Amino acid sequence: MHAQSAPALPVTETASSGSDGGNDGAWKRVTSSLRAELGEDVYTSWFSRLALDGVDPDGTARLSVPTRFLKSWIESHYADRIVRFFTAEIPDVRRLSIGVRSACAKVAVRPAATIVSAPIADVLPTRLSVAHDGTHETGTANLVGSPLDRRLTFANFHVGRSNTLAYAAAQQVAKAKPHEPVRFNPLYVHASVGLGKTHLLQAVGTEAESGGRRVLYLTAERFMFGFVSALRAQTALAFKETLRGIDVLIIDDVQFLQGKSVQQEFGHTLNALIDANKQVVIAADRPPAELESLDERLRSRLAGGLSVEMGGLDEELRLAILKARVAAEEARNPGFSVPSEVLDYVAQVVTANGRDLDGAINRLVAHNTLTNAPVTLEMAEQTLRDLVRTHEPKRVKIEDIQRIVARHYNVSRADVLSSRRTQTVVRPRQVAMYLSKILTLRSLPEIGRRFGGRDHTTVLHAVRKIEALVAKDAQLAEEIDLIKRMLQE
Ligand SMILES: Nc1ncnc2c1ncn2[C@@H]1O[C@H](COP(=O)(O)OP(=O)(O)OP(=O)(O)O)[C@@H](O)[C@H]1O
Repeated sequence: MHAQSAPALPVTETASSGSDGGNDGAWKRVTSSLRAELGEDVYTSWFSRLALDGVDPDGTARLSVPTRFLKSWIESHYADRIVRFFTAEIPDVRRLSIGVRSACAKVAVRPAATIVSAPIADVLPTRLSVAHDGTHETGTANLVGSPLDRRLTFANFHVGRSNTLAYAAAQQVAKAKPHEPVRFNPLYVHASVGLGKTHLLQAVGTEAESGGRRVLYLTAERFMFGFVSALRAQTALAFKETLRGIDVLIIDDVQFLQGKSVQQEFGHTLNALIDANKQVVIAADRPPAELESLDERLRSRLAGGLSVEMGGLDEELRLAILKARVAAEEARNPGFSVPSEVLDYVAQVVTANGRDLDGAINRLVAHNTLTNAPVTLEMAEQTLRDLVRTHEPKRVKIEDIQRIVARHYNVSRADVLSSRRTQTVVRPRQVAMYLSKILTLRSLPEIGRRFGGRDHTTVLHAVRKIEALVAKDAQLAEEIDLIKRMLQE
């Protein structure tokens, strides 16, 4: 894919802390505009991991994302729009540069000012074609997996209440012997951004390889742009032969798999491997039932093994992760040390995810090494200000949404749940469905059930409809905003 819509979008590989203090307000408004124009689903799929790294004096806004796939997708589909929103906020911005945050930055904590790129010896490509004794198998040499990072292991994956089950299932799958029957197939792990899915999948890959199994680890990007075309170049027989060469297939971020034919290949691969008793491990940011771009059969195949969710990192878990990161950093940087009250403080206030914890340590290291200032509580408070969540958003219940929306539109809650289709109840019903999608974590099918047993496609239609109306009807947007605030108070 090429960037056609925006001028000069160089490919840059930067390690980023993902924050640009001076333009935070403008960036927030840019992302709100994107969200409003594109809708919550599209926004979450493509932009939730987009970060602003800075705005250069020549008018280049430097953004970053974690994968090349996201980079090329955003460049080719959304660059123009982002520039437009930026220019409305900061008139000097004329172009974008989207960088890929280095995988290495996830674990190796270095000063933020240092450009980090993964050392080749540390990030070994997993070649399906390489057998355990190092010889190359024929017929599969064209299938090259995404890299496995040997540093993301079970040993340094910290276990707490939110991920015990996923960890145990992942271990079981990874430690199985090459010809043992496969128990959980596929193993499907889902969690929101930065909660350790990639870490766990990488650990499965490394462990399974060290147990003598042949592993193919693919990001969704590699699946779409490498694996699928390699498969298409083969005959059906060669395809089967190829799959025979895999013991464990791991696919990360399947929510990004797009397109009918890619899905077909994905479905074939999944079926062929599962039927042949080969292990498949999948990660995504949502449960199988909510992978709206996949067809029904595929979703049910994905849900047919073991699907486990990893929840947020609790404070104990955050502290354990921080301690390990800091210990590694202290070993690397003899002058760097973090007092325990600072660790406790960071664990208490940086609550979002593992990536923010990495970012917090990066900043402390950068501040310490660049200014020689010791790490103190005060310094940490200053440096980490924007990573601190002041308050958790209130959890909103679907019943409350139905009640408040009904009251606002002067209809009854029973009307909202009924099958009546007059405009006076259709609009409040659609608004309530829309708010249920954006303010709760409920899936579309669940929302449908709670609105008088409706189908998930009805909910999706309502969400899209209201999104489209809100984008052009300022009065409705204001009305909905008001209801939202009432619900969140
Ligand atoms: N339980 C954990 N133990 C140790 N490190 C963790 C844990 N959970 C998350 N991390 C760390 O947090 C960072 C983000 O985790 P990771 O990249 O695996 O998240 P992810 O769920 O794959 O996110 P995304 O959805 O954005 O791909 C990594 O540095 C990872 O090592």
